[in-house]
Amino acid sequence: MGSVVDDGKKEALQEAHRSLLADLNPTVVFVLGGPGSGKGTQCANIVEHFGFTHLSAGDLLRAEIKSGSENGTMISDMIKEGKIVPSEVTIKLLERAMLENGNDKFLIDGFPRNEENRAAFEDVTKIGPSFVLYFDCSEEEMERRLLSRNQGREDDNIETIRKRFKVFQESSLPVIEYYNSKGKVRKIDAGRPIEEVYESVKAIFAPKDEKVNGHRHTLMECLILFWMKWCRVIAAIVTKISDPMSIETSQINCFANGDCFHRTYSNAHSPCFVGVATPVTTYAYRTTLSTEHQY
Ligand SMILES: Nc1ncnc2c1ncn2[C@@H]1O[C@H](COP(=O)(O)OP(=O)(O)OP(=O)(O)O)[C@@H](O)[C@H]1O
Ligand SMILES: O=c1ccn([C@@H]2O[C@H](COP(=O)(O)O)[C@@H](O)[C@H]2O)c(=O)[nH]1
Repeated sequence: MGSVVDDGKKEALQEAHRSLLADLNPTVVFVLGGPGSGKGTQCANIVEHFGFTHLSAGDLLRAEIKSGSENGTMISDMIKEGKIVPSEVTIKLLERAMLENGNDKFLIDGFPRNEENRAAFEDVTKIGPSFVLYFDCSEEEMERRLLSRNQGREDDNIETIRKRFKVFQESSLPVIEYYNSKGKVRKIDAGRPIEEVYESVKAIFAPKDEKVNGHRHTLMECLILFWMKWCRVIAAIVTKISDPMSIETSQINCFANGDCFHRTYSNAHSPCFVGVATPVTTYAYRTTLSTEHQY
């Protein structure tokens, strides 16, 4: 046990860390879902393609046990029983990991696991998640995956797995419901093969700027084509005035049905677009992502 002075120093240091983290104001995405739903697997993909740092609360707790920390035995006992480690312990590990890492974009996997975790994290760190990625998977499928995971985890046995499912249902789902009421949950059907699940995940993380720029770029191309058509028509009219027999009908048709303009736009944005009628053509714009992403 430390002296009062040591405890005072530790608290001051902790406060300094918190203030640094608050200044960093990182982007945080909570990755939630039942045990074995594939959170860790998909986080690895997101890290590779979207520059996030993956922090698994479970991994941090397991590392804490290995480090010989004074909390090691308590954490180990909780994990064996599938119980939730006190918020204070997990939050300190998460804060430390965020500060040590230096990135400003984090996937926090497997936390918050209950309402108390959630409230304490937001209260202490002043950080709220940008959104919650929720992997929805049947217990049957999760059980199958956990029993064949083969990573030597002490809690991947049928008895503890059942306890973990119960804790997820009773304590973790309310957290997802809380964030859903705030419109922050992006739900993924995680019962599919890994690659298919990642396709849905990718659609959520694809930078919005890229999509917007993509639209602008295509629109720009269309406008250029549009004006090129106009130039051709004007040239055709001028030609017709000076020499009435020389005009080719294709010069007019190509412009009149707005073929290129329409084709460029709708090819780039099908299948999900709305059409806006204009005098010359149809102008298409892609709208929202699939409804799968609504909770
Ligand atoms: N979509 C999938 N289809 C089949 N197997 C999968 C899929 N996703 C992950 N797995 C496998 O299932 C096991 C559990 O996956 P993973 O460790 O990613 O789950 P998790 O949600 O992080 O679990 P935990 O919460 O227990 O840490 C792993 O062996 C992984 O390879
Ligand atoms: O925030 C957390 C995260 C995890 N735990 C405990 O660890 C095990 C394993 O977690 P995984 O996410 O499956 O790696 C979990 O069952 C809890 O006992 C925790 O208490 N708090």
